[in-house]
Amino acid sequence: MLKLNQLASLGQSIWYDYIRRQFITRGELQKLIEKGLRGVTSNPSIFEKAIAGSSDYDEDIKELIEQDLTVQEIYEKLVVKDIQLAASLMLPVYYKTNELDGYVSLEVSPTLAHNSHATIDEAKRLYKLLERKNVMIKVPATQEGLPAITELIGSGISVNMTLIFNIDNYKQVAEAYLKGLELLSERGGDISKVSSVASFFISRIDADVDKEVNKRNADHLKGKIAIANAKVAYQIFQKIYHTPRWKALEKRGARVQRLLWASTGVKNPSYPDTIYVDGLIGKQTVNTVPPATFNDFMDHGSLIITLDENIEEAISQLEELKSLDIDLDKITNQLQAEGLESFSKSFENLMKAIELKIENIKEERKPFRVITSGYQASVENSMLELKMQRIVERIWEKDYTVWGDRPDEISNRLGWLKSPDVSLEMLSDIYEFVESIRKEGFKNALLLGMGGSSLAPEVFSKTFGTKDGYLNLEILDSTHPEKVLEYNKKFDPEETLYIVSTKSGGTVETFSFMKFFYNQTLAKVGIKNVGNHFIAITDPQSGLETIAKELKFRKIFLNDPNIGGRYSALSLFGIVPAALIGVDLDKLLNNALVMVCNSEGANCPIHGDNTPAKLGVVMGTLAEFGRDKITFITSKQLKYFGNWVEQLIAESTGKIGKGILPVVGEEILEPEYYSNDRIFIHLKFENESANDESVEKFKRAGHPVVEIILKDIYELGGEFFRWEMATAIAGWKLNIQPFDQPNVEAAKILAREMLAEYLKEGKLNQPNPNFEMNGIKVYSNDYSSDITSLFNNQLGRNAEDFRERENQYIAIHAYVKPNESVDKLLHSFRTLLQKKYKSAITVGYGPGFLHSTGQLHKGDAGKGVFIQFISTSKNDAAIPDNAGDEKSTMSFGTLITAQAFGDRKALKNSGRKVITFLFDGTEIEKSINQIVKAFN
Ligand SMILES: O=P(O)(O)OC[C@H]1O[C@](O)(CO)[C@@H](O)[C@@H]1O
Repeated sequence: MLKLNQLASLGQSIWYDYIRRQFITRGELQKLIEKGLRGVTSNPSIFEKAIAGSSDYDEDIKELIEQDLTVQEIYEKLVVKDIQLAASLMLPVYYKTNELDGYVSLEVSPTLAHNSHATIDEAKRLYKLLERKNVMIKVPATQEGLPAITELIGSGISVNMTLIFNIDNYKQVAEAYLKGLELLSERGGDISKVSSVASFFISRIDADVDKEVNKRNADHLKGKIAIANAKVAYQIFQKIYHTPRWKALEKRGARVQRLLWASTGVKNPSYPDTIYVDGLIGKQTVNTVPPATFNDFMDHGSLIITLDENIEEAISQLEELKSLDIDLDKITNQLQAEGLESFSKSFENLMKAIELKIENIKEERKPFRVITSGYQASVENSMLELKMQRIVERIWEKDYTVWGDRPDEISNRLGWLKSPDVSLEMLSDIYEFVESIRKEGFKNALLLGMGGSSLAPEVFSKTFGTKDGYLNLEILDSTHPEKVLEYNKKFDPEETLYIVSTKSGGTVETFSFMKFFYNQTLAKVGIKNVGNHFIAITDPQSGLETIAKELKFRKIFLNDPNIGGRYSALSLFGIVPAALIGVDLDKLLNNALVMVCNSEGANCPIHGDNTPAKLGVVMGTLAEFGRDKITFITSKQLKYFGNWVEQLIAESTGKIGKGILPVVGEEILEPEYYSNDRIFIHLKFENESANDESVEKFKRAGHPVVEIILKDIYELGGEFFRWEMATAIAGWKLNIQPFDQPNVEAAKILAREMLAEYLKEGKLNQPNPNFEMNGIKVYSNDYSSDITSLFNNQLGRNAEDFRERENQYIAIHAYVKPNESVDKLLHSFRTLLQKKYKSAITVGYGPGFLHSTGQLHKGDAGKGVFIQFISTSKNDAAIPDNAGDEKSTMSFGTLITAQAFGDRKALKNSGRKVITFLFDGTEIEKSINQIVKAFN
């Protein structure tokens, strides 16, 4: 028997908490009905994502514009049609189950929730408009909503009472329902023809209660209260529907108002993903599940009655909560108010989204557009392949076989699919923390981290800036001693919060920063206060978690361990730093959710507009044709997004002899300076045209271009997700496992070996240079003894020679203190190289890039040439052996030099060409200038 039918035979019906046009019209809903699905629920937030996140409704909107309707009227037409279509599909279920199931719910506008009359009028109007028997009108269970239920049931309209969190509120809802049946009977109506469910919310209760439980160190109650509360509600349900009053109604054909478990998607990633389905199975109940939970349940959910089990335990858990002074009534009342507010906000956003759609349609604006140039047929074939193999659906089903034969480092790396949802649930906790920080007068936040732990925070800090009254956030990801010392001077520890951010909890750079700044802060504020200046963001049970506890950090944020660094922008790694500078995270994450909806399986890239899938297919397909240098042309303000996406693409795709090279921050030149290995991404804001002309030239020259136009910076929420999904899909196309980084370790091992030798011998064992040039030591793989022959031998005399030597790109690695003037110099050298070799040139600061593009450099097809600039340091800084201890056996200067030469060796070991220049820290600019001149 089908799993859902088995569940139904235990007395529980599964409904689907999701709707959108193509999901209905392209047969997905029908398929689920065939699997035993018994109902559908919607809410303003679901419609917001569906309409804003897809082009499913565009045709209808076009027609409706012609009819001169208002935005509100257009909205209504769209949703009424969806509900009608879904209700028609559900009708056979309605009949087959004798009108028990087969319902589709539509919510009255949440803005009316505090007005009984308005709610009643609106519900009646919608019911009439829908013209279907198997619909339920959803009404929020506010005090004003209670009379509405009585009147609506009394009028023969089926009702789904929603946003119930609280036991007393549930009793009121049940009472209002009984009154409604009595009223209908008095009015001579047929009470057997009316139906109702009481939507009792689950996971949000745990999210809020867990915060309080945490504060009281009562871990055993974590993740328990939502289910305990529901079990108690179920006991009450059973009592109510055994009273003589009920029996009298039942005799006349009345149906019980079933408890419907809502909000049953898991928000805390450390809980089992089907906990709120498995734990709530009982007779005469419904569970409405979001798509992800549906998939999880179908895959491994259990089929055992649990609602009647361990009632005593549930009651004692609730009692214990009371004894801990946690007021569940207060929390649940607050949750209802917040729920209403959030639905009202979604409703407002939905209206804005429709307005924007109308504008876009009228002006024929396309915020995402692919110009494939000569590759249209191949891209279309790949799209078909993607569709036939159900790749997008399988990604959402977390099917590791999309990328490999084994689940290792895939199955436990897909947490990012849920990040926007999970993070939204954590906002109240994060905001509470930020308020405490602001109150205590912290002015600066210095984030200590590498790669995926630092690049998204940098995007937030550089793109959004600091809101008034929030902290100034800067990022330290350079171990160059002068950079470390610069921050030591720039930020007064007394006013600074240090964010130690590392997924693995053991990254050497991050730990070195942490120990250094801990000691500096300790000296300034004393042992009692030092922990107050530090927070950690890390995975559960990491080395950092242990140390942060020992050192009494003021807060430890534990992230979902199923998310890799480069996929962590929308998880705690990105959003905690963003909250500290006052980014409106609700807006950002909701924007990401619109993109989540856009990337769903139901939104087929061929028939729908699944832009992440399209982008991924384009990236993968063109890379197979040798267009594997993805070049970003961005608005100035979006520059740092380029750095984030650079790591995502490079580290995900650059392995097993393949890879897509991201090129960011290149000067835009005339088309003649580019080879046929490029695809351009033009990422800009609307009403901005600075680079339009150049991009047109690239199109005319036959380069494929993807245009992405953002309305405002908050759309970056969606952009993070779009690129994550696209990269995962490009991985599928290229037959690459996008979530591991097999070559990163090589450089780390070699650097560690050098450091071990240093500790033994008291000096770093560096190789011998090939030659010296005015104090600059030059290292190379060949036997050149002057710089001109070196460049000619390694790079080539001109563009043709460069290619003949099987070179495709040059990566400049600068192990120097990053600053503006060095930046300028490096970029002018980059342009010179590009002009001469007509090839992609990238620039990265070491050791930062090792955690970003370093994987690709050693893992790709080996067509890169590497130029290292390494400077010694005027001043060095000691790395304490342990936090709180003066003793030091190594300095930042030693560490960075070991890393540079370690990487040189790793590159050489992988057969890459490497040219290294080592010069004095007092003469960085002079030395780089000299090298550039010699090249010229
Ligand atoms: O967050 P962590 O564990 O410190 O890692 C930082 C970065 O280092 C890498 O593991 C590469 O070394 C990246 O994948 C990651 O983003």
